[in-house]
Amino acid sequence: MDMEKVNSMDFGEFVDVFGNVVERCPLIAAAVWSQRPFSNSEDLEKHFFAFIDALPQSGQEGILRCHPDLAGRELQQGTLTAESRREQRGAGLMSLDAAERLRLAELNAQYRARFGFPFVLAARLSDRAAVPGELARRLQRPPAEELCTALGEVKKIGRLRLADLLGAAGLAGP
Ligand SMILES: NC(=O)NC1=NC(=O)NC1=O
Repeated sequence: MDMEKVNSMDFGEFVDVFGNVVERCPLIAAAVWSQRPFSNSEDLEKHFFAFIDALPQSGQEGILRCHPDLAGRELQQGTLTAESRREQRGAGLMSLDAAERLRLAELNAQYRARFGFPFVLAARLSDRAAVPGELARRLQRPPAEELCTALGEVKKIGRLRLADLLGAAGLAGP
């Protein structure tokens, strides 16, 4: 992994490239930049995750609240970030019928009412058939456990986005 280029980025470049590794949380990339140089992609990823883990619960819940619902209003309105649009489209969430969309909207509303943050799932590791069942299952979980599970999904999304960025931007080594 050609981390030399990553380690040579100034603050602005780094946040431009990595600012949406965690959905709509460029602050995390801004903080991680100061941890350079990174020895490899795993080291870079570790610093993103360590920042999330070190946050107080209010901050961790804040990260979750920055995520657009799956197949929600933002998808309908076309205001998703490029990454999120790709992920949701890849999971087939752009081709739901009205009944599927309504079902997800109801489950998302129940989930948000119970936990105070949106249901977050790494859409690239799931698909339209699995999402409602997974949402219904996690809806029953204890709040403390569900916070950990949701943050785990944020990390899965971040890991996949980092892999895209390091691979696509010609930063991938042999
Ligand atoms: N609420 C969510 O889970 N949102 C998302 N998951 C993804 O993988 N991309 C999203 O936008």
